Amino acid sequence: MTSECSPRFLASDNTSGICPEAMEYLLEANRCDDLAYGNDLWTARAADRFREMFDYDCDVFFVFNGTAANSLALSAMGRSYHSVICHELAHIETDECGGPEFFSNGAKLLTSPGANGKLTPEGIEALVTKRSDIHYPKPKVVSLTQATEVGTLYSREELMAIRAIADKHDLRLHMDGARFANACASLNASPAELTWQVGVDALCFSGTKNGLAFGEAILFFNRELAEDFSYRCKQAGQLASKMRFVSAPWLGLLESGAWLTNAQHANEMARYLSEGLQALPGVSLMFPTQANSVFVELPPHAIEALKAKGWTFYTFIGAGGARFVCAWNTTVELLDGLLADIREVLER
Ligand SMILES: Cc1ncc(COP(=O)(O)O)c(C=O)c1O
Ligand SMILES: C[C@H](O)[C@H](N)C(=O)O
Repeated sequence: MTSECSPRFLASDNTSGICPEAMEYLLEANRCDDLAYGNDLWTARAADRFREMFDYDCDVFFVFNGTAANSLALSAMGRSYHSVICHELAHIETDECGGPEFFSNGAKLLTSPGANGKLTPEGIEALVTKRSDIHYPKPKVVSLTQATEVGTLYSREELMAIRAIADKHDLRLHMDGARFANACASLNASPAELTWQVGVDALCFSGTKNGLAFGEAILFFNRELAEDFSYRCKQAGQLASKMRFVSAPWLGLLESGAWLTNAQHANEMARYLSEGLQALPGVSLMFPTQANSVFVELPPHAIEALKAKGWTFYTFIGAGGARFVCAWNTTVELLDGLLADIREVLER
């Protein structure tokens, strides 16, 4: 059964398909049987490749999706009576349906404001020093998202300043790397420069948004936090019996370099869209376009008209507005069609 593709998906990089490099490795992993539950050779190779890529002997785990990755990683970084400091727009706060709190058996998220979706050292310290009594859930983890939920980036300097505050207050540092590849691409920084070298203890690295069907890698640079973590995954239903079908596509991304080129392309498409939108009368960006998503305010009639034309995009992310997300397979033709339709509906 083949149906015509609806070419108008810009709601999320989650709507893209599997990139060729990942598909090639998936099919290769399907050629022969292999051991289950992560004991296969593909999983071992993928984990080693991550250690080579990050230039660090980190622990590596694979789970199905980002909510599981964040929730389980955070549950390993603090105890139920602790709190996790995150930005008020953080995905773990807004879009994980209480997963982090559930899997940590009650750790509380303490949210902090910050321009452009980013935590600040001052905002973190304000929450840490707000109270010290026994009734306050003791801050133990800082969770930041790189690239952020509103498509902005933390510089290395900003990450190091957050690490300094974390050191001052004995806090651990979690990075939601749903779009980590986009951050590396945009900042022209190595994975090491944006993680362990700036004191990140654990990274949740999304493959789903980078060209996989599913599959997130959890990297523990602070290996003490990874003790018994595989049991957490199993208990949460996140230990894939046919793990090779998660890890082999990941290996395809890493060995081919597509993890980076996919992100570079997505970022380039977002820049193209961003420039095109800013050229339209009365259209302004809500946030600087630094990764693969573009946020603009559009009048309600325009949003309705665009959706009636078949365009899909979210209006509930971050501080509202319309979010357009570019992926590894986004094309200029698609974006030109969107820009033409936006121009047309705005002129109505
Ligand atoms: C910033 C961020 N973190 C985490 C996730 C969680 O991913 P999932 O939807 O796979 O649970 C997403 C979803 O796309 C996301 O945008
Ligand atoms: C919004 C949804 O949760 C998903 N994280 C996305 O960015 O598309």
